[in-house]
Amino acid sequence: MSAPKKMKSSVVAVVNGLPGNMGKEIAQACLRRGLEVADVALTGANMPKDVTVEKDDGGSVTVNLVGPGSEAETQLKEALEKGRSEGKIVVAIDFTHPSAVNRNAELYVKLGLPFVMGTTGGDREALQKVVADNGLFALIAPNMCKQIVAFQAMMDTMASTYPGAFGGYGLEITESHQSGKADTSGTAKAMVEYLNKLKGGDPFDVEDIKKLRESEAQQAFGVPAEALEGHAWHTYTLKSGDGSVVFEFKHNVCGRRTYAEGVVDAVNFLAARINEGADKKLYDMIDVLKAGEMQ
Ligand SMILES: NC(=O)C1=CN([C@@H]2O[C@H](COP(=O)(O)OP(=O)(O)OC[C@H]3O[C@@H](n4cnc5c(N)ncnc54)[C@H](OP(=O)(O)O)[C@@H]3O)[C@@H](O)[C@H]2O)C=CC1
Ligand SMILES: O=C(O)C1=N[C@H](C(=O)O)C[C@H](O)C1
Repeated sequence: MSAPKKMKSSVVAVVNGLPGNMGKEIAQACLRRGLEVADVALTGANMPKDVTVEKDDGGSVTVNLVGPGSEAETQLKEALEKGRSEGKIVVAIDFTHPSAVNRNAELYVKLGLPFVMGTTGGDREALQKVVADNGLFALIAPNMCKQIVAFQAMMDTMASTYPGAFGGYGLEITESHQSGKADTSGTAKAMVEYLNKLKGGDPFDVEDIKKLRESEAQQAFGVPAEALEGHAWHTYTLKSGDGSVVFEFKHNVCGRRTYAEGVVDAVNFLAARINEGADKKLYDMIDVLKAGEMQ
């Protein structure tokens, strides 16, 4: 007789980074797709004491906001213990600020709180190491849009299968994001790794990624006026030494909903691994895509 199938536990998402742009989009996506949103979230300094997230089909959830400081650990611990005592899987979602990446990850590790980290920047090596050294269910990725994840997977495969295929080519990268974005695109930085393998020679330096943050330059790049407050446009250009051959890869996103859907896929993916008793480890979005668990 086969072992009885374990019931799927319900999932509580702690949406850190509320009431930021992604935080709001993600909290709504969680509610839309049947996840519970915890009544507490980490936020930045000088934020209101709470935020109300409207559900698409009416109703709302109010989330208490905890600024950086000693209360953060206590409040997260309480949310984790409460969820677990109710038999639920609690997962932290982090879409905060580059300056908070490492501190927040260390806190999740300390509490044994599984997490999905979409926040870019910070010390990425240290981020990976803290998870690897301590063993935790975690997923880190600079981009959660299914089609961009697939594009990254393709570039990864091309780079490792045909390294040097673009030998002698020059590389230019331009990315445009809303003016409030604090750092260089994490997606563009990830892409540099694959493109450097493809072109060989002197590596392209991420410092040379051209960032557009001013509306005039953004519109000249093609960004529609209505998307200036929320967009992510990327162009990667590979040009042969004599200029006779040009390859151009683009991914242009207006708005943020596509990432929020991917975040819910990532949370469900981690919850499924926890449910099935898999080894605690660090995943990325390519793992979710390969598992066929992106909607
Ligand atoms: N992986 C992906 O698919 C995507 C990743 N991102 C990344 O997500 C991050 C957030 O983006 P976005 O929502 O647009 O940014 P926003 O600035 O709109 O929101 C960030 C929120 O985090 C808060 N915050 C600041 N410091 C902390 C802290 N120490 N702890 C908790 N919260 C804090 C901010 O508060 P305050 O305003 O007070 O600083 C703000 O409310 C960025 O790194 C961005 O690149 C974005 C889209 C997709
Ligand atoms: O800040 C954003 O908006 C985005 N950030 C991510 C990045 O830095 O690559 C992903 C996407 O570009 C949107």
